[in-house]
Amino acid sequence: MSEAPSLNPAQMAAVHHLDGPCLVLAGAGSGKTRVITHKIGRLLEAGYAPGQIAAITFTNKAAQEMRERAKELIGGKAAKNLVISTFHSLGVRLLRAEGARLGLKDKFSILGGDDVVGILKDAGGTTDVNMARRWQWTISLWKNQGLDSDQAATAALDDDERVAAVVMKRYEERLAAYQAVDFDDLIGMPHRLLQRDEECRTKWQNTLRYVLVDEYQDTNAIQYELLKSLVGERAMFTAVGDDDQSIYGWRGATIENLRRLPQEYPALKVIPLEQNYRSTGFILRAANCVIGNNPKLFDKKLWSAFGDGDPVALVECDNEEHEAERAVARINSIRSQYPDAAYKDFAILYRANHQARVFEKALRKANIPYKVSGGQSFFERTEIRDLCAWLRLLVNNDDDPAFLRAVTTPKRGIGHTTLGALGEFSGKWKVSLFEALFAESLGTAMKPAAVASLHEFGRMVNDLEYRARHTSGSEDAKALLMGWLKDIDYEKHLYEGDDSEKVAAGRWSNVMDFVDWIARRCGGEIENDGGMSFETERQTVLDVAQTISVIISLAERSDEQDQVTLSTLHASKGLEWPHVVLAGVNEGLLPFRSEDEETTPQHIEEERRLMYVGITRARRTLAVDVLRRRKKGREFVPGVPSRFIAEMKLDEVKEQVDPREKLKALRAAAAARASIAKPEEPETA
Ligand SMILES: Nc1ncnc2c1ncn2[C@@H]1O[C@H](COP(=O)(O)OP(=O)(O)OP(=O)(O)O)[C@@H](O)[C@H]1O
Ligand SMILES: [Mg+2]
Repeated sequence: MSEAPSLNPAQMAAVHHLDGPCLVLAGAGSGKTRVITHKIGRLLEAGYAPGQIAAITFTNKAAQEMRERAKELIGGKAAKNLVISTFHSLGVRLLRAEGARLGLKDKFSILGGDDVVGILKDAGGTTDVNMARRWQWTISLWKNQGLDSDQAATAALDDDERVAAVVMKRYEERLAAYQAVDFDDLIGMPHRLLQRDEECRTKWQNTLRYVLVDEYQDTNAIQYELLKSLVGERAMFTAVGDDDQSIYGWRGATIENLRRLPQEYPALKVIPLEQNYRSTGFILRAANCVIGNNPKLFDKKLWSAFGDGDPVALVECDNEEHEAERAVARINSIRSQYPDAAYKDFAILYRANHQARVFEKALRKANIPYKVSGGQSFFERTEIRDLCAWLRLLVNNDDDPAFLRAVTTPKRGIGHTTLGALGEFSGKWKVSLFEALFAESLGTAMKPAAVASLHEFGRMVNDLEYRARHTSGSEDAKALLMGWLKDIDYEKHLYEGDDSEKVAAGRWSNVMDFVDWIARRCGGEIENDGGMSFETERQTVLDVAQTISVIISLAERSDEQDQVTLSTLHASKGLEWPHVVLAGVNEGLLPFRSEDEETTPQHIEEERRLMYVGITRARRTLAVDVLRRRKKGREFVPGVPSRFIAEMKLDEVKEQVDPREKLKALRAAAAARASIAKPEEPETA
């Protein structure tokens, strides 16, 4: 959607306030993000260089979108040098530039969730993956409060936490030895560095001279501190946020940050925005009604100049499958009602990832293109990522994260002591882990047996690389890949892991899919998106591996097409669609209730904010699904409508329909129907 350059007076005031800190505190759809993009333009006018402006968003997708919007406003060339990134990617930038001050080598590895769990299992001396996950959680919360392992040991509240603190210490030692960092370190390490190294701090304060932060309500304590160090005494920043949309409390985000801001920056100019430009009246009123049930932290108003629009539809469904069918029917019917509606104008939002599956199936059956955002795509599955790590290593021997994953998956008797020593060695000589492995002096750093295991691994990789380079054609490729899987004993690895036999079998079948897919590509058969295949030239296994490496890095970006979005409510934050379906608005699902945790008022309040976020994603139509029965494990249980349904006060809302509006809507719908009933005109280029 292209953006008209207009701003209302309050937005204008926020954009033009350049001489001190500024906070825009306002409800959903009031144009906070728009203020940020326009303010970038204003800062450039005022003489800031693009590289001096940093805009921080919450997700990569939001960063991408902001860059696009900025491009439209100020042109591609200026937009290129802007620092538009998430907190994490800003952290990577800082660490890449300054890692040496922290003893990191240039090419440190960034470990994702699975990798971390693996190391934690090792550090805690357990094979229990759930235990490792719990540690991961606890450690992450500590890190997000800025605690190191010693401080965590003091802060630990019970025996479980004390154990977690011990594991944390070992975990940190391993990361340091591997020259690796986890996601939390991407914020924590730059923060510590800026805090204690004045020269470095001054340097960055002079580099990033103006900082803008979107979705400020979801920053956590350590992100706050990082910001504080970055902006320094000059305090040239603009933060925008909405306390009613704070939905990451469970991950350590704190609304406290909103309260602290005026206290710590007395010069802070707080600007409210009150007009909502996103949603029609019924939708906005339902949202306001729901959030009105939460305690008010800040007084905010939100109104819309749009008419009432379509009433919110309450969709009662027999069960999940029925729900998915009704969603498909709804998409089709809206598309006939609004002839300009494209698939990308629709989103189906849900509380928990597993809810996506039935929708996926129904959409597939109906031939409606869709994408799952914020969920697990094929390439993110553990088993596929395992194999991709090997393929990436073949393509680029210097890919250290790939090396670490491949060398330990499946386990080959190369433990953390060996890898730690290898990491240190590679750091010292500034070579990749793979290169370090063949260094003559490696023997001085570790035992001969360890050197021998590493060499064996290295030879295996080299050998595989050689064969991959010279093998093409689907049959040969398949033979090569199957041989390799046998060599590394991958099937056994799956069955002997922590998963149940059934899960392991599912994983192995995904692996077979993956092998077939690579083999077909090697045979010159390439599938396009419609599931059709066509022939091209034969490729070597290494060529295909190369393509896969690229696909993995692009996986996040393939969303330009006309597709329905399936997304979790959390991942939908900040985004908007003309037509939204909120799935499964039942007690237990939304508000979500886990079996083993008590429901606290705070929890319900956070779930209510999530509901508010969901409702306010919709621009023109909103459907809210309620299940009469829902699946719980393998059984069906009666579905209880969510308390949030009553809170939307839909009946009252319906009564408020202005008869003239209704007539207008009916006329428009009739006209729309008439216009699509006409024979289609051929498209003219
Ligand atoms: N002054 C304006 N005139 C016209 N349209 C506007 C104006 N301000 C914002 N909009 C439009 O309203 C919609 C919502 O704006 P935006 O996404 O910036 O809101 P937001 O406050 O960031 O919402 P959220 O809280 O959900 O992140 C967008 O489509 C935006 O282009
Ligand atoms: Mg926004």
